[in-house]
Amino acid sequence: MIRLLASVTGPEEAAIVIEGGADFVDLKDPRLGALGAATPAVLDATLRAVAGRRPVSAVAGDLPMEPDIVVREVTARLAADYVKIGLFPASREARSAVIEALRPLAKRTRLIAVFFADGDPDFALLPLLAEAGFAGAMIDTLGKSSGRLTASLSPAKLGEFVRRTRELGLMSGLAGSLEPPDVARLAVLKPDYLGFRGALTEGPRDGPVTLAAVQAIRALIPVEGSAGGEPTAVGAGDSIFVRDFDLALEIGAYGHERGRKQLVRFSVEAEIDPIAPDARSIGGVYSYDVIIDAIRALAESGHTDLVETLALELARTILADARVREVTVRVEKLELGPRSVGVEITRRREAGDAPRA
Ligand SMILES: O=C[C@H](O)COP(=O)(O)O
Repeated sequence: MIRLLASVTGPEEAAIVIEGGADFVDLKDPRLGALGAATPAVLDATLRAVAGRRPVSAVAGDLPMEPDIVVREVTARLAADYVKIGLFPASREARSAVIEALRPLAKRTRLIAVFFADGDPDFALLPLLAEAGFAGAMIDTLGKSSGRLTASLSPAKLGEFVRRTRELGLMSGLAGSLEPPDVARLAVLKPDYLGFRGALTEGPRDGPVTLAAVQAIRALIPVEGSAGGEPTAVGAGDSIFVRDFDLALEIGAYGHERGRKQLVRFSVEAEIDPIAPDARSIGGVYSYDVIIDAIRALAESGHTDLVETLALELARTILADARVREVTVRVEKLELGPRSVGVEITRRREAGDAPRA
């Protein structure tokens, strides 16, 4: 299940996000930066107001990577259920020293390390976090006006982060100026939670959180079972497509095709459950963005010998969404002499087939 983490400034906003369906109340002062910290007094007031109805996380602040300072700020917030600590730009040694210094505190509350997509994230530190007793790791963005999470890290890289954290037994979260259309694209990666602030406020990120905005985001996050339900079997489906998407990637079984990239064209046409007559927002539809992300992820996955392998893998990924009934995938190599050579396959979910979890 993907949970919703909502960043709030104190007790009043905590009440709003709980009413709107947030799973985690995340306390911060957005005026002070990406991980601007609320004071311990505001944390106490928020904990009292939330009264155990939701876990409360507190951020430690936009801090230099100096162990004494970070330990002091985390210690001041140990009453929270989780404390989020940013791994700000610094050398691997400096960040490792901070993680090491937090080891004793990891026994006293749950610590979450925050990597910044636009702040030199060093994912080689993930095993150290697990070993030091951290509860989880998430990715956020540092520059809140310099683009969304996916502007700095591709969905394929984010998916790799989620996989790696899960393997290490860490909870995983994704955040960073996320907007409503990002939800479906990131939900495919199955992080433990998605985090929001800017999308929940009226106006700028440090403006007030609104109930309507929280509810709108809540409605977009798939609930348990909805992505894994049976496809609707009645009536003709609608169609969604991505045509002639050209990407350079490593492909080919011959020696001369190794160690270099060549242009490959992808076209996908999928039969989906009929689009609801009242569909007005991204939450109600299966987005072509999800198909584009799947193609990009394939292109980033390293050398593949056969176009057939790419086509099968893409068809499998697209059919993993319960709303897709059938998919036709065409993969063409564009640099081998004829205008194009390739394959086209069609795969359909058999009645009763559950989509992959
Ligand atoms: O922890 C999550 C952050 O508060 C996300 O904030 P943002 O959506 O404004 O980038």
